[in-house]
Amino acid sequence: MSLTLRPMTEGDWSDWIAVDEEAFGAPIPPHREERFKENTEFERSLGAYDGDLLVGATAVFSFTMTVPGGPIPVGGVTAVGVLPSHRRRGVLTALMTRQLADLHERGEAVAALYASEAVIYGRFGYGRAADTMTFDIPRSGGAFVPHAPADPSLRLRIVRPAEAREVFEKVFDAALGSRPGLYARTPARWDGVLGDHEADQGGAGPLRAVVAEDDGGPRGYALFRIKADWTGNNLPDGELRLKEVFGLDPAAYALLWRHLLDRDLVSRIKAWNRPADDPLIHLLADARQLNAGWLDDLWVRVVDVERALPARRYSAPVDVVIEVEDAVCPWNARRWRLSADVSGARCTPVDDAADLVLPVSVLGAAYLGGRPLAALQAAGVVREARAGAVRELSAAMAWDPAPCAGLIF
Ligand SMILES: CC(=O)SCCNC(=O)CCNC(=O)[C@H](O)C(C)(C)COP(=O)(O)OP(=O)(O)OC[C@H]1O[C@@H](n2cnc3c(N)ncnc32)[C@H](O)[C@@H]1OP(=O)(O)O
Repeated sequence: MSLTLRPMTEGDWSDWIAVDEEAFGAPIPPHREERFKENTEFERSLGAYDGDLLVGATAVFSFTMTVPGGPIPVGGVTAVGVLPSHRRRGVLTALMTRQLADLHERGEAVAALYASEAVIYGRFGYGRAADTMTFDIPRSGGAFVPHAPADPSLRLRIVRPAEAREVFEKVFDAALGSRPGLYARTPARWDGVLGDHEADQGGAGPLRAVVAEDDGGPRGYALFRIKADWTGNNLPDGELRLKEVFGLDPAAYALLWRHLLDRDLVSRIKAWNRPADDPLIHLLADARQLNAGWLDDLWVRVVDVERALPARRYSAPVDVVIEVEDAVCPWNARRWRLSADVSGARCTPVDDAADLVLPVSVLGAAYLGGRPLAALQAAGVVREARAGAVRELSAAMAWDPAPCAGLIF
């Protein structure tokens, strides 16, 4: 097989969809296909052709994503698929290698993705940068700690999601800079968040929304669905499925969760994509009731070490020489001196002796501030050449709050 790689055009759309449907083994409902097309930047897509046949594809969304210290441009890698007839013959490897070179040439220092399977992307230098929790809370377990915040000026308002979009946008935009991993939403992306076709509902009825506000305006919102049900004994057995909740302050956040945990006729509250440090963990009187599960959220690839490391802020001063191993992006594979304090950072190529040695995937894992390098050292993935260097870099790269994109792209 001899492969040719090129960006796809609108004319390739039906072939692209056919490859993705075959690769994922599932039809893409027409309204999702339309949304995907609206979000697609064709010039940032990449198709792999065996002769005239499209056998693999991927694309990049141009995101503005929050990293420690503020927003930066990030390439959001998506829609990776290889025809089952052509799998395990290097098609993905060719696509990833070319895509990373394109990102580098474009000057985008960082890429991020959601992985369908966690084993796929480490070999291409992506590191598991953010974790996400799933919660499955019985309504009976929703009691709060006695000192949970309450603000009498706050009130709740039930709204129709389609009519309150501006409210959600206002709250989301105010929350955007607060958590690494969150990315700015275009109108087309909001269409997706608020999409309410039957296929979006998953059998759980229409999207519902509640806003927390005071006389000054909105301070938070929650989007969710309720799958109403009854037991054989005619007892209420509904399930509330949370899509997202944002509170701009602790009292608004607590009030929204009080509402979610206390809807009549609901016996369980299920939430996905929650950050690993979700304040709910500390609001519940009995956090065992979360029945929490732990998954990978964003995978991050440092495409260009020299640009990426100074693009974020650091929690503590650090001055270390890092030897980066990177077989896929050879421009990164060398020693770099990172000198940073809380006001800014510099990263310069050096020939000095290394203080620590790590694969580029580790830099990606630590980039958003949620993966302690010290833990990766304990796992044997980071090698320390100067005593204390890992602890210094680990403390500098750590960031609060924990990263989480929360919305799969
Ligand atoms: C960001 C996103 O879009 S996530 C979505 C990813 N896509 C999917 O999950 C759709 C279904 N799967 C597929 O389309 C394909 O199997 C892909 C894209 C995952 C892999 O494509 P391939 O062309 O088969 O990958 P390629 O042949 O380049 O494999 C490279 C290496 O990765 C390994 N690999 C690739 N996919 C997997 C996997 N799912 N599980 C385990 N190993 C894998 C291969 O074994 C190979 O290892 P080797 O170098 O030791 O031989």
